[in-house]
Amino acid sequence: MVQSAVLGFPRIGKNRELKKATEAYWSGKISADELNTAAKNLRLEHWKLQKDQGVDIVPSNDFSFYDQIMDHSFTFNAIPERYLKYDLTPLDTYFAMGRGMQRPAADGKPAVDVPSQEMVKWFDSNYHFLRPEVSDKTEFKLNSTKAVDEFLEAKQANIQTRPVLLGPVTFLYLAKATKESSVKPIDLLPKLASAYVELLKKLVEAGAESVQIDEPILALDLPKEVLDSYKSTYETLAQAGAKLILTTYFGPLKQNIEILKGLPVAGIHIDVCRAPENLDDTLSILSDKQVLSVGIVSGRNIWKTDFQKAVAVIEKAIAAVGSERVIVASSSSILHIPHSLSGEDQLKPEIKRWFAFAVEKCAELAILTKAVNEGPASVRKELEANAADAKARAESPITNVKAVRDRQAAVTPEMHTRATPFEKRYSLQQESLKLPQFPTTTIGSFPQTKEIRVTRNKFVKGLISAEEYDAFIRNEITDVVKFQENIGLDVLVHGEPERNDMVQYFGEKMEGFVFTVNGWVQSYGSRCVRPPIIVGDVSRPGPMTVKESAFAQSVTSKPMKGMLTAPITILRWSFPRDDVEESIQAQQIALGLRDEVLDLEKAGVRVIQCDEPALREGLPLRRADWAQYVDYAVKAFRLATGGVKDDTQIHSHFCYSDFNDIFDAIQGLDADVVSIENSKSDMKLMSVLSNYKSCIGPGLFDIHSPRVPPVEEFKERIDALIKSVPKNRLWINPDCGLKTRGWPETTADLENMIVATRIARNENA
Ligand SMILES: CN1c2c(nc(N)[nH]c2=O)NC[C@@H]1CNc1ccc(C(=O)N[C@@H](CCC(=O)N[C@@H](CCC(=O)N[C@@H](CCC(=O)O)C(=O)O)C(=O)O)C(=O)O)cc1
Ligand SMILES: N[C@@H](CCS)C(=O)O
Ligand SMILES: [Zn+2]
Repeated sequence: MVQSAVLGFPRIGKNRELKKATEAYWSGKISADELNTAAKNLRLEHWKLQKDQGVDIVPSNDFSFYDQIMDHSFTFNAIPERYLKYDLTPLDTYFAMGRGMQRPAADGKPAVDVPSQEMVKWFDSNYHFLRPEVSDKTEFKLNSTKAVDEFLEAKQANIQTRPVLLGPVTFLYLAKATKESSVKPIDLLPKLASAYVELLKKLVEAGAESVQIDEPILALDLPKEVLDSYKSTYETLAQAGAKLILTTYFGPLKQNIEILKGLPVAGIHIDVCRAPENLDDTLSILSDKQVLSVGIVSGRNIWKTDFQKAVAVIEKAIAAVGSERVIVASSSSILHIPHSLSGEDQLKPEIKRWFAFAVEKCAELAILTKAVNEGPASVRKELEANAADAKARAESPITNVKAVRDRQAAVTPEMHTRATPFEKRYSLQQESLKLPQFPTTTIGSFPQTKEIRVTRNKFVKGLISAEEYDAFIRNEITDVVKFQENIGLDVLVHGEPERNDMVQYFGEKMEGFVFTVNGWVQSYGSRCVRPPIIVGDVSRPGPMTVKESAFAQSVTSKPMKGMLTAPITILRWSFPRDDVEESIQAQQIALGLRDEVLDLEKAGVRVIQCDEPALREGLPLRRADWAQYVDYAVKAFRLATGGVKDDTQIHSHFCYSDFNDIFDAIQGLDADVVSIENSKSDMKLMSVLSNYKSCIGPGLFDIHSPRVPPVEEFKERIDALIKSVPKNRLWINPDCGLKTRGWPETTADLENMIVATRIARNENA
């Protein structure tokens, strides 16, 4: 019999229970015991939920208090020394690794001041993980039995689960060595593999029938030494006697398939949503005992699975290896999609029927499995409904809007190019803006306080009028502008108080998107987003940000920066359509933004920032596919911004530090000023900065952490930057927006940043 499997379930909870409990713990409102109880309840609820939908193999150890990758650092004792010197509890040590910790000495306990680990994007998704960190001193050993404990917890509730582990090769490939250490992470594989064996043995003893071991890097172009390491590593793991299902996802295995041949694992999981060719490739190397797990229900999007096509793929696998050796699975963990569609009653029924969220994806897996086990007649009603939904979507008028397509057809190459080269237009901008050396600015958002969120919530629920809400927002903007004037920033922002999210906000203003009320997806730690869904051709019916930016400019004589989210970021942080090329969707969004940029300019806004932080994560996982992506991504940005006058200054912003891969694309955007995350990356940007030909503001402090760097630390960073960036091109700013921070640390951070800038100006005048 074919079995169904989920590779990982969203852990945040239908109503973000996990977010609420962890944040309550951090603010001292609940105890560690209460937090653990909340987590335990959620785990149980999620296991039961998946079982109730009919899933055969449900995962355990997919739960995490902060990040599942950091859980592995903790489990295998890859805990940098800086977190161990404060005698914190294990739970607080763990949270300090995730979010840093800064607290004064109190009650006989010493002061704590430690930054978090580096946070990076999980492949091409909007999920962030904490990059594992190893050094010459790292001693891998079993520091936690979380995976075993959670397996037993489920077992006690009579639920047999399949524990999920991140594979050791992926763990070390994604790891970095601490600055002062000479170790090459991948060289530590033999030592790490021994610790894995210890854990696997414990799982077998506890009764685990199989273990899912994730090696997603197999969807990347990998160096030979990494590929070669699989054989010996998995031979070591085999000593534990666990039945391992080696799990790959997010793309085609291509030539990496070779290393899977003969690997001592009980089964292989492949993603056939992203890469249908994985099926034939894997069948060609599968041994006659190994199980094939076919990832046919997408863990990355919210579209209903096409049952007819899916059944055909599963039948092909069954024909090749027999039904006892086939598992029907989600393509990847379904962490990346919202919990459930129930309660999304504001969605028009004719559109809602196109979607499946996590709970509905579980039901899809059960239906598909029944279809192949018991025959299509056993699920005829479901198959017919699925076909009818797909037909209705294909025929919907919103998927092809003539006015939008006509405008796209009229786009010319000139629309992508500014009239004058950077050098010349930047001096015109300087004449008009009159900015000092090392201009200071922020990235856009200021703290989204409880008061802002609650007021917006009242407005959304109709408890206050649009006039009251507008007045509240104007007040917030005025306060933020005055704050920036007082503190001495040079280019101001309005603070984005009117925005629930930098992508959702724009989606709500454009045609072609729909929204959820509770479709939360975890982004990092306790932070979530509600990605809008692109259902049809996109257009901008009217101004989206002009009212707020023009108002903000009217209350100050300093330059006000208009703030937009750029096309690729809107596209990638939404759920895009799967029936139209992403390049077409990006161009539609770009045309809407172009109108917005020109309207901002008309309203007297002379500096306009278009944030493109998702540009890097959008890079296809395989280099061979990069050029085509970069071409349309860069064109979309240039189409959005290319129509402005010479003295209108275009900024862009990127919150990642892997500048190398994307350097040419960022240069190609032809922005006048870019800000880029830098503070947590050991200033690794340095080597490339000197080659950048426009202005650049490498981030000076980490906005994900409440920790405030002292003035000297800021000054050291500025001094280091001056060595790489020409002095007339360096801007001073944080890593990213300040929306997640509170006012006290925001004030202290910016004060210290500005004091350090003034010292640097005096020294470099
Ligand atoms: C820059 N980043 C972003 C990414 N993706 C996005 N789509 N947006 C981003 O900004 N990816 C990369 C990074 C990730 N960073 C972040 C940073 C911050 C958050 C975040 O703060 N998320 C918030 C939710 C934001 C939101 O939608 N706010 C709404 C709803 C607020 C709310 O919870 N309201 C309550 C009622 C009020 C209350 O009692 O507080 C409710 O609905 O129950 C709004 O402001 O209107 C978070 O809290 O997680 C995410 C990614
Ligand atoms: N303007 C946005 C960019 C975040 S990437 C902000 O400041 O929050
Ligand atoms: Zn950012």
